[in-house]
Amino acid sequence: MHDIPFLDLPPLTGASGTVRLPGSKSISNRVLLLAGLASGTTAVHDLLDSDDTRVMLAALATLGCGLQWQGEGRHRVLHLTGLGGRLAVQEADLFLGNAGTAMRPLAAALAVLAATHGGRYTLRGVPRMHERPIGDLVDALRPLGCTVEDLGTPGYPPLRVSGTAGGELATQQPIRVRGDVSSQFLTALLLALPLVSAQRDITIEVEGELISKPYISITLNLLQRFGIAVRQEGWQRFTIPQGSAYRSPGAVHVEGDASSASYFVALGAIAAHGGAPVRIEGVGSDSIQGDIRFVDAAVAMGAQVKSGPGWLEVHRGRWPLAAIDLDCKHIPDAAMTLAVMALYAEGTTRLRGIASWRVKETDRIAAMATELRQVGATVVEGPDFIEVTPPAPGAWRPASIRTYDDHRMAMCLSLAAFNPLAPTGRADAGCPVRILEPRCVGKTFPDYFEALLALVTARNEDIPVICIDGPTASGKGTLAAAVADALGYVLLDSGALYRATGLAAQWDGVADTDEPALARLAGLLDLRFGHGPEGSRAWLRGREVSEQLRTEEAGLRASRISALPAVRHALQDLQLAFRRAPGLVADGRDMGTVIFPAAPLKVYLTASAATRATRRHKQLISKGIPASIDDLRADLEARDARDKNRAVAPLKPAEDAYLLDNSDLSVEDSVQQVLSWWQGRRPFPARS
Ligand SMILES: Nc1ncnc2c1ncn2[C@@H]1O[C@H](COP(=O)(O)OP(=O)(O)OP(=O)(O)O)[C@@H](O)[C@H]1O
Ligand SMILES: Nc1ccn([C@@H]2O[C@H](COP(=O)(O)O)[C@@H](O)[C@H]2O)c(=O)n1
Repeated sequence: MHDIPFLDLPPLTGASGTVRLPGSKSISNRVLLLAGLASGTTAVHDLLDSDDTRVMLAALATLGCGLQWQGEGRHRVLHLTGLGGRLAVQEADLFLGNAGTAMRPLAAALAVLAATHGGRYTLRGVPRMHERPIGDLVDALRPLGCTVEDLGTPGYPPLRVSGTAGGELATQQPIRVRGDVSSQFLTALLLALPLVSAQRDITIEVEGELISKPYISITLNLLQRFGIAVRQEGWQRFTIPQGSAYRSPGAVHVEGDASSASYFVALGAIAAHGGAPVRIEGVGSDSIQGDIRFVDAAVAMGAQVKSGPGWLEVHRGRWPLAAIDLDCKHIPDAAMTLAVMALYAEGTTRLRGIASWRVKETDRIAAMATELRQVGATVVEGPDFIEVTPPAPGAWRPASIRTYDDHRMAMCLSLAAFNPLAPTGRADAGCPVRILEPRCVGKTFPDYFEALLALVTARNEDIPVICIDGPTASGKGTLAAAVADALGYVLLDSGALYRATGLAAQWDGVADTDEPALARLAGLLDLRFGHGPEGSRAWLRGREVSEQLRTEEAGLRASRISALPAVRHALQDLQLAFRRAPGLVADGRDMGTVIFPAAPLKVYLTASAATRATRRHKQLISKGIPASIDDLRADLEARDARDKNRAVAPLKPAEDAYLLDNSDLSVEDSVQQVLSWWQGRRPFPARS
């Protein structure tokens, strides 16, 4: 999860590999509410874990549902015990973030339950949620006898629904609801009204042309699984049969999110040109989600797609892509991805029927137009359409992309980083893209950027490297880790490779002077890095060695064997392999002079020997390891001397390195200094 102010994507050149999609947001939140209202316990498999589902789960827990988790990671299962149609608490204040799929159905369900069983429930969200309309739903609920108070602007959340026990709802006449602003109002009524259908059939009539019909199909499909067989007359009339009651189906599997699949279908269409496809698992030809029809639009633009139950495989077909003119009412969310694919099309792409974009997480038509212009596209927008013409040759620009706290803006616009795929020789090849506030993807796809970065390739020279070299205990490791964290970059602690080689030699009884044997060990080093609750961890040959690697003894052995040319040579490729998108921060002694001599930023970090010895002393004492400052100072000076005077790759500042003496600087000051130097090297224009 990239909880950082921005993520810089280098110009990307290709993509292949497999992505496993997170569960569908639309299905997850509907299943949670249905299971919460039903009697019995439902085992929910493959539930999406995201901001929107977390607010729904928190609301259900507050209302008295039982939530129990079993298993780990992808095998985690939620056992949700429902309320059986009766609320366990009479009052609640529910925070629903920016989740329309939680706000609308919960408002309807709580309104009808409060009106019949009594209670008082407040529903609120983030400021943007308070700008997203709910008036059409409220207008459908009030004539039934539901009490719904506007706590802010009429027609928008926050709301309070209340009532006294024993109330009856006026459900004799068809209930009318508008369908042309958001289909979520109809979904909300379809999910809520089975709770009060004991006496008679309840009919809902849709006013205006219903948009996003596939989402209603998902609602009807899931209602069926929970025991409610709605009778449907076209898209205008829906009848909930008398005596309907929610029953848990026992277990439900949430399929992968088809809207999220759109980014990877587009990725395949744009960038899978090397033989291997982009394979998408979790959604496929058997999907019940309307956004699966995005695949047809992608094919029309040139994608080559194969599919089966639960999977899709996508290659680049036609290139450049073909421009299209499409009514997107049936795929409102995934259609955003087409707007970005249009950057790679020949001609102008026109997407129509997208008025609903204006009332989503942000005004998506305005936002999309503004951000596509940042990369150099020509964009025309109207009340319910957008037209995108790709940048002219030479007109692609490095862009800093705003994301408007909208997950789809962040995910779509990340695909603008493929501009180097333009025919070679064009001056526009190679613009990086900065995604501002990338954490917003947490709404539906918390690991989106990790998933994307695992599939993409970039030219080596386009992947930025920041080198931090310097003497022992100058704070290189601390600084490098903090800079890597701040930028979302990969981290290379090159000293750990020498330390691990020394440890492997100790385990195998190889002498510190046996250069060929040490080089063999270095070349076959089975070393893995990861993260634990206490920071970065390391495993050598499957054994955790994090603490062992950090001992003074390991440092001294590393210092001795690192003077051997064959050992240094054997570790070179391993170090180069750390250079992966989106970028690398590497710390050591020769990062800027030998391993990454063309790195765009090099820092030579120093501090006085006295300061360094004191810091190392503190570090060891805090871990309960006894040490003497004088001995430590003598050791580190001996290591410095050996590192500086060895024949190969001696420790010295690169000619183009910034010198940073942090003797009197805090860690945070040093980090800010390096980030500010880095910012000065980046090509992104400031945004007002
Ligand atoms: N600017 C700073 N101010 C105060 N303490 C610092 C600063 N930078 C690092 N330290 C502290 O100094 C100690 C040594 O830092 P660190 O382990 O990062 O150094 P290093 O250069 O990577 O060492 P080595 O060369 O042995 O790997 C740590 O306890 C760290 O918290
Ligand atoms: N690029 C590097 C990194 C380290 N070394 C040697 O390894 C010793 C341990 O390194 P730490 O940074 O983990 O302390 C160090 O003293 C160097 O001799 C190196 O040569 N090149």
